[in-house]
Amino acid sequence: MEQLTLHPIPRLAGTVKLPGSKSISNRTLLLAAQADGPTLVRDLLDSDDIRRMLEALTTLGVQVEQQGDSRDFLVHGTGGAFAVKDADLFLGNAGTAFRPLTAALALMQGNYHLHGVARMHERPIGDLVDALRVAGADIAYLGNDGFPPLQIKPASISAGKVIPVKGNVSSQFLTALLMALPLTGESVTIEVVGELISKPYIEITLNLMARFGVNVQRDGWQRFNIAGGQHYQSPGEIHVEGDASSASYFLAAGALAGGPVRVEGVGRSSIQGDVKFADALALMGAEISMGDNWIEARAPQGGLKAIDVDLNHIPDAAMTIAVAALAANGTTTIRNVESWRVKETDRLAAMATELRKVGATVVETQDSISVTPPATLIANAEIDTYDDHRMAMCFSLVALLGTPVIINDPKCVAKTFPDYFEVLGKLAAG
Ligand SMILES: O=C(O)C1=C[C@@H](OP(=O)(O)O)[C@@H](O)[C@H](O)C1
Ligand SMILES: C=C(OP(=O)(O)O)C(=O)O
Repeated sequence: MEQLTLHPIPRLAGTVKLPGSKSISNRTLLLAAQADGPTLVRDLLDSDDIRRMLEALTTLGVQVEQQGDSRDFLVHGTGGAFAVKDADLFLGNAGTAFRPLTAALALMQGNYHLHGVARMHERPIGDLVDALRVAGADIAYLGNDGFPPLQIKPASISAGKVIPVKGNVSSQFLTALLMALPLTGESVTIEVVGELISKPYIEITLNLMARFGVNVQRDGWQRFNIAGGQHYQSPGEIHVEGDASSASYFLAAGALAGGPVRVEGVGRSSIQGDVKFADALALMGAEISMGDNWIEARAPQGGLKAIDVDLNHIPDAAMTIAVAALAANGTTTIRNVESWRVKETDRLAAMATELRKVGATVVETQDSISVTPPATLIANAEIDTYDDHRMAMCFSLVALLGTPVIINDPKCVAKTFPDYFEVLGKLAAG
């Protein structure tokens, strides 16, 4: 197994240009593929999750042309129907590819086999399949009930009714339905059953759908009405913002190791909920400033404060707070993050185990984690990353606390940020 030793980085300051947003990249590719006319997608993220979506769309007969060596891609819209009606799609561990493609393909009148890595086959999809079945979809589980792999078959779809979907396991199910159901051309209402988690991701979905010409009327977070007769239309060109979750590691770095660290590519005008990570960091005492397209963080005079917060709205960036908590003056508690248990790994268990390796006292409940830092961090802890990019990126912050740390299997960052450690290294070198 590959290991990366990170030496202490006592002071860090500088500017990072962020890679593109994963959530925006994969939504935009799928919407562009279903639109009338070509869309030039600019600054697409270059990472495993996006590659899975690009491969799937190409297999489905969508023409996608990279513009030279750039991250600009011309997607030739299909008007809503993919030409290929029989396909085997490997979707890795990309939730933003698997869930939306399941919904889109369930309406496509074809035979599609959707599968991923072993962990993807442990990540739930039953709530989405149940909702699609109400619309008439024919979807079979090939392994365990409620989980990928899936086999989709042609079916007579009638969306013109109320489609219920549970919202308490993943918001990606609602996102998938919202993006796919306009393809039926019928009026449809989606009703969220129970609590909806990760709400800001629905804002990203609605925002991008609107840019492609489909408007959704909503009543709070409970009912979403899509009027019939709407089609996705290319906006011509669309720019992918920087990734706000990726920004969290650098902003935390600024708050831990002096700063200022500035990230470019997200700011006040971002459509990503994870920009609210800056608020959580500010609550810990970090000095934050923000422009339309940048955010900057620096360490406070007297060190970081422990906080007790509900971070259901920023589940990905919340992990960064759990590690930043190692520098706080007491016990930090992160609440309402049960969804961590069904992501790339069981993130509550993984975070607790690895934080203890550096000496923290950790209390884990079904949906929360409390972290109390030790008087002195344990040097050279070997951090397991569980094939979870965020575990690797989060624990790099230990080096910013002046303590050497060893990251096992560092290449797992490829899911969303393949050159993360190079970018961090350059920033550290000044
Ligand atoms: O819709 C999206 O782009 C995402 C939604 C969130 O998932 P959940 O809704 O499952 O929390 C988030 O964790 C994931 O990384 C991306
Ligand atoms: C949960 C994540 O990914 P996915 O899109 O696969 O759900 C993540 O990137 O933290």
